Amino acid sequence: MNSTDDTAPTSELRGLTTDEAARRLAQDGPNELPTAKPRTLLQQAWAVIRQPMILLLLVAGTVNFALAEPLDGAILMSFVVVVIAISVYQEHKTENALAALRNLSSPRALVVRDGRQLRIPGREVVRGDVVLLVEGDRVPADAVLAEAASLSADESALTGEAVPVRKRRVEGQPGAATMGPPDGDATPWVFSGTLVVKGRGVALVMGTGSDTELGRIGTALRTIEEGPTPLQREIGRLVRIIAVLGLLAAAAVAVIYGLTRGVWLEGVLAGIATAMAMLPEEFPVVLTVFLALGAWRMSQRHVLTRRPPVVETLGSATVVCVDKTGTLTLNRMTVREFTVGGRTHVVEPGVPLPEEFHEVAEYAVLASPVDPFDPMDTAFTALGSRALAGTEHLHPGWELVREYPLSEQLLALAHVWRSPDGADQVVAAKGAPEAIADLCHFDADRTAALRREVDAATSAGLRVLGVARASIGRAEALPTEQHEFDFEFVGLAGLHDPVRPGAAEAVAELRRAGVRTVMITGDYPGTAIAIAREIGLDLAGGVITGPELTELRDEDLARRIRDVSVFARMVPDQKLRLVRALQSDGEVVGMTGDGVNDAPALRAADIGIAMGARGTDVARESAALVITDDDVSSIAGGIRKGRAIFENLRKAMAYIIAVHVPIVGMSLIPVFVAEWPLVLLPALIAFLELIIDPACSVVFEAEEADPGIMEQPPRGLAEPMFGRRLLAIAVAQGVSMLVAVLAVYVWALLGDRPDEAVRSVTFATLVFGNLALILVNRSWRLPVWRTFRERRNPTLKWILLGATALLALLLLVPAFRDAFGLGALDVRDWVVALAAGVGGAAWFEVVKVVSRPAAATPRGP
Ligand SMILES: Nc1ncnc2c1ncn2[C@@H]1O[C@H](COP(=O)(O)OP(=O)(O)OP(=O)(O)O)[C@@H](O)[C@H]1O
Repeated sequence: MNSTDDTAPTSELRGLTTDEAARRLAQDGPNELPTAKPRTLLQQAWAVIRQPMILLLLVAGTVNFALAEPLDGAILMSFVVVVIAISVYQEHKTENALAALRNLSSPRALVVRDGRQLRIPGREVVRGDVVLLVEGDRVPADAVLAEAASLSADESALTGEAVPVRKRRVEGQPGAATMGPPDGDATPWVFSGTLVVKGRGVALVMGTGSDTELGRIGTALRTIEEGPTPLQREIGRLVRIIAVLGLLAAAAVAVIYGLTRGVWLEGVLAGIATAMAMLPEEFPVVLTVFLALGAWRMSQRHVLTRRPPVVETLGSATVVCVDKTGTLTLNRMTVREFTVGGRTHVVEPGVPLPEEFHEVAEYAVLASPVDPFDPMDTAFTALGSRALAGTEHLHPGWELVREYPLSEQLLALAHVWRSPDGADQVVAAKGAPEAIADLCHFDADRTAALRREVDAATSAGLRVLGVARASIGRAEALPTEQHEFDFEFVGLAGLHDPVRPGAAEAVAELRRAGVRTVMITGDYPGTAIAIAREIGLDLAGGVITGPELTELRDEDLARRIRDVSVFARMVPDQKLRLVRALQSDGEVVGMTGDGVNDAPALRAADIGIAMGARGTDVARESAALVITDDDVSSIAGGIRKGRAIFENLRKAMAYIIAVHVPIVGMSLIPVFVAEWPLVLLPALIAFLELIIDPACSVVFEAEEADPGIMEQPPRGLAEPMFGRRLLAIAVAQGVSMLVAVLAVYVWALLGDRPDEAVRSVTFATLVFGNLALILVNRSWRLPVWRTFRERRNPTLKWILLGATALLALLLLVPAFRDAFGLGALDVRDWVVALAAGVGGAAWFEVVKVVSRPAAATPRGP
């Protein structure tokens, strides 16, 4: 903070110590507003009890009591308890994952602790903290401004007034100041939840959490938007259709049973069993759990999802537009070379800077802040203190009188300095070479010569800046614009910014996945091309620069944008136009951004991606994704994970459909033949429906991504989750399983076994078939034996063991057998059940092998 337009040095603002901050945090509590109270256990349980499945269980239990079957009634009622426990646990897990995400994506604050700048979560800010505010920040707490440079804030969150208000620094000691109300122009207070739209400042925190204006109003800012996603809508529709069919079938079963066998209460029970078998309550549960856990898994890999639907959209991305600096490169600049008067000096460690290059280094340093933040400025000050040490070219005693900031119209900035003894004030400017040439009023020849020098330097990927100087009398008034100084060209500086390790691989991986990477940069075209070449971007279509884009008509842009992958000298406002042009060409666009001006493009993109490490709060709030390490590889990783989550969801859904067919079949078919015993009494259905298959669905959540997942083209945005192929395979698997189970049932009937034994062996076949369906559906490409060898899935063995153990418990312990209406099995029965269960699914293994070559292309799990 060196500008003096309305600031004063405040060396006393050294911030709190870490210990003191921790003490205050413990005393005052975290800096957040009390959000809606979490639901109590009772409320959660009540929400579960109202679900149709539980109502069915309760009715079935009551009917059993009416039939004087208290044991059956008690079993059904105990299922209610089990289901509530499972649901509450699942909700808890989902909530935790979402809360962790909210916490990670909440605004950060830059504070001074122990005399050093530190970025911390907004909720850890305490009273007495010194906060640094820059354009794009959300103010983390109510605070008094100790410094303010052209600062204005949007306080509409508090006042409803959309016009930003100016801010000034407080008179006297900030520590002695008190807060005032959030209205009026040029006040020295900033308020929690408001937005810095311009300038920067240093503020002393006066109040946090509910002790802020925002807290008093009591409105928490929304951080994560919610609403049904396209997938939720699709599944909701499916669930409604199946539910209606289920209820019709249930009514039909009850009536037919009652008419054919004359026992109406039993008929009601059979109807309830059918309804329970058909109610598709797992679909929404699986969807919620998969998306929430998926978002949490992505956060482990530096990808935060701020909006749940984005997990679905990710797999459909066809173009990602990324910023060059910091995303494709490391944003770690070092000065590589200087060019003065046609001669170039390559800067090397240990080699002294020749005298003739001292001036360009001197002015580059003077055109950088004393405490630089920008990596470019840091590179110059670092070089200056090394190469100019001991010369008369460093000026620690000079006073900075005025800063002229960089703007979209002029990519150059200037600093005006006053020395204690000098007669004139010194002006130093640096910026884009064209801008500096403009400031120095170059004619066409000199501009062309400069361009040649710049081209030579940028061809190696260097970022090239021009440096200029001017002077102005001490008594003269400073002009309002940089143009009015009489600038003289000093030289060029070339900065090196290494390409991120892994950037080229990420671009290649995206290309294989059918996703084109487009580079957008504010840098010079030459630099952009060199970096594009290094990371393997497609250069066949050439480069479009910002000024060219302004001239281009929409139709021409739409045509050229298909092959142009490098956009140079772009200003943030132009990103929106690119997003629109790509979208009108049918692309699904991911767009990165970090600044305030990027917000509209981030919102317009199908996937707005904010850069978490250097991005502003505004960018983060406008984005659907936040990449916490700013790395392009994480974007590729996010797309890979998004696809994997979608594939796993499909596998889980296919499995759920498949497994319901035999359950529904076995609860229906015996009803039609009066002599046949019912197999799936309500308690057994509850056992299968409520414990086994939800647990099994979880296996798919933990399934690893298919290695070929990034070799396939993006999934169309409109492509439904339940495509025809998925439905066909799922139904075919279900029907074949039903045939196997039915075969065992008929075999047992023909053997003149007691009803209980028939039920047992049929039920065992169903459970084994269920497990077989999980195994074959883990991959629609790899045979089962390879999935075991090539995939790790920690939950799988617990499910296999758990389901088998439960089955053994039911069938081997006489008390359980009696309770569930089951009979004893001999070894032959077990073998038959196992063989039929496995056999009912095994054909799909053959399909995998036979359709091998074709299986590389279709987009099934
Ligand atoms: N601190 C600075 N000093 C001098 N010139 C600057 C400074 N910052 C930016 N510029 C000039 O403005 C140009 C555009 O900068 P801008 O910040 O838009 O690009 P960037 O965001 O750094 O790069 P990218 O768009 O690749 O992420 C730079 O190429 C440079 O010429």
